[in-house]
Amino acid sequence: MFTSDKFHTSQAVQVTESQRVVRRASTFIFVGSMALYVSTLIPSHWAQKLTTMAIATGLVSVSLRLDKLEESHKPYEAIAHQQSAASYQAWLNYAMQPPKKEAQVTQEIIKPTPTHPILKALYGLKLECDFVQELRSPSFIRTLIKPTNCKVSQVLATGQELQLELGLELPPVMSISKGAIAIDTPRPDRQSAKFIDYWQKSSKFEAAIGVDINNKLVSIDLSQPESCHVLGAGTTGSGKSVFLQCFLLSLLLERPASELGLLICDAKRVSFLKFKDCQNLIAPIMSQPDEAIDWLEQMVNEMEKRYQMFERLGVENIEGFNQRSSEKLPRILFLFDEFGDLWDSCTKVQVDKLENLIIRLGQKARAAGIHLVVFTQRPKKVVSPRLRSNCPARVLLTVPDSAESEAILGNKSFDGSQLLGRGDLFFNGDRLQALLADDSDFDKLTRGNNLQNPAQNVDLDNPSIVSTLVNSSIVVNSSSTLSTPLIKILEYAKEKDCFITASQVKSGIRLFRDSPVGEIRSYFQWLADHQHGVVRGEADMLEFSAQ
Ligand SMILES: Nc1ncnc2c1ncn2[C@@H]1O[C@H](COP(=O)(O)OP(=O)(O)OP(=O)(O)O)[C@@H](O)[C@H]1O
Repeated sequence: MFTSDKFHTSQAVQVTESQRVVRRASTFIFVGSMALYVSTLIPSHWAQKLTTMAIATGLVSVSLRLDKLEESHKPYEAIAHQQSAASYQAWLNYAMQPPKKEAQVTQEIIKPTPTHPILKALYGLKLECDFVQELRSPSFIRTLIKPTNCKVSQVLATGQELQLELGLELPPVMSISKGAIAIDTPRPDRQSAKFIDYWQKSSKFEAAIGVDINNKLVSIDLSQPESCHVLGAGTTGSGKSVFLQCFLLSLLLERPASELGLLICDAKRVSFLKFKDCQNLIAPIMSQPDEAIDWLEQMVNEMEKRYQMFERLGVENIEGFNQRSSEKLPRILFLFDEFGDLWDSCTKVQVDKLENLIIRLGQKARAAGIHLVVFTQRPKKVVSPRLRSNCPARVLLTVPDSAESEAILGNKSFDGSQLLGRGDLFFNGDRLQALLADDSDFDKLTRGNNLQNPAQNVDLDNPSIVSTLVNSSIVVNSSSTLSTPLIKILEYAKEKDCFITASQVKSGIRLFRDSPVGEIRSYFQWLADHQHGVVRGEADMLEFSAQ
């Protein structure tokens, strides 16, 4: 049975149709009667025929339509009996409206606007993402998100919009990390990573690089092929000098010269003053091309000499040699800071020499325990593909543009111009904060160990102490400048007003152990000539007293 609110759309259509039929029927009847009346006025035989035909057609149509109307009205008559007039009228009003399309039954899920500033900024760009995690490094905050209604590439392309929306000085650094998009924004409360909080003594030759997003110190082991030589770049203010100081400090602390010797070439001259008294230093800090080339040549000779020693003992590398032999060879680290400046002050011949010697060491010196660290402000100019391919560990601090980054990394994987400076760096696909060692850290950490002036504790009657303090297998030729350790010992002699014999030097200092007495004499003579003391005696009875 029908009820007023259950009437079907098709029935509503029938009612509108019936009304239309009634309207048309009355029109036809009116037109028919008019035509009949006109036909009585017109005498034409044809006009009468035509009019009669029209009337007949109209009347047939009317009767057909009325039949149809009668049929279609049947159910509504029944309804009319059953329903009250009011509800029928209500339904009729509804039914008279033009038929509507079926309403779509999709349920719209309305998400609230995200509150996280990054998600909100992306939402404003119609990119919806889910929050995954937030991590904090000392210098930046890493927000991990996952796109829900958009592609990863769309989010990665929003650097400048995010910079604008978040009011940042630089576009945020974006990458893929842990199956999510990582967006790094600077910490408003930037912290430094204090050297003393992270450094730990290691038996390996580990050098500190920086602190990662999980607050862990990342270091490299110089004995490993993938990190035996280091290439790095950083413009002024990037924190390059601080980085290199901490790098050295982490290697040298509590490590005697018998384990690690150090050579530093700093074209700027002032960045490594804290190390000038370090007993690991094999030669005074150099700054000139001829000094650097001279020492590079000596390192190449040392490397060749060591390979001969390895061959004799049937070992492959320094680790094997030190295990088998009673004589231990120290590793040697040769550090170049401001390599570009050094390069600029070289003649054409010196440039070729410098590059060839460095590449030769880069290719072969790892097994011999000789390591290179080469840093520059402008890598594009001085880092050739050959040099780069021989320095497997790459450290990128802030550089002016992507071309400088590419010169260090060898690819476009990261643009160092996005970094924040002050020790924010890129290493091995990761973003790290370099350590910061201040003067008090240096004092605290170096108290009683190898950065103190060794001459104060030298007892020249005890050759083993001298040997421990100045233990190096480097043979210095007489044209070289005097080594810092020897000067220290002579200063000690001066302080104590005592004589040092050539044999004491020979037995105590490996540096001179292979040297003929005549050569030692030439060092003594050099000191005397420079008014550091007097030389007495002959041959192995040679004595020197500091003035
Ligand atoms: N790891 C760090 N943590 C905190 N602050 C740092 C760090 N490294 C550098 N800085 C800050 O940045 C300043 C510049 O650092 P640094 O002298 O190492 O720069 P640089 O790259 O060597 O530049 P320049 O060649 O002009 O000396 C430092 O004085 C220090 O205030």
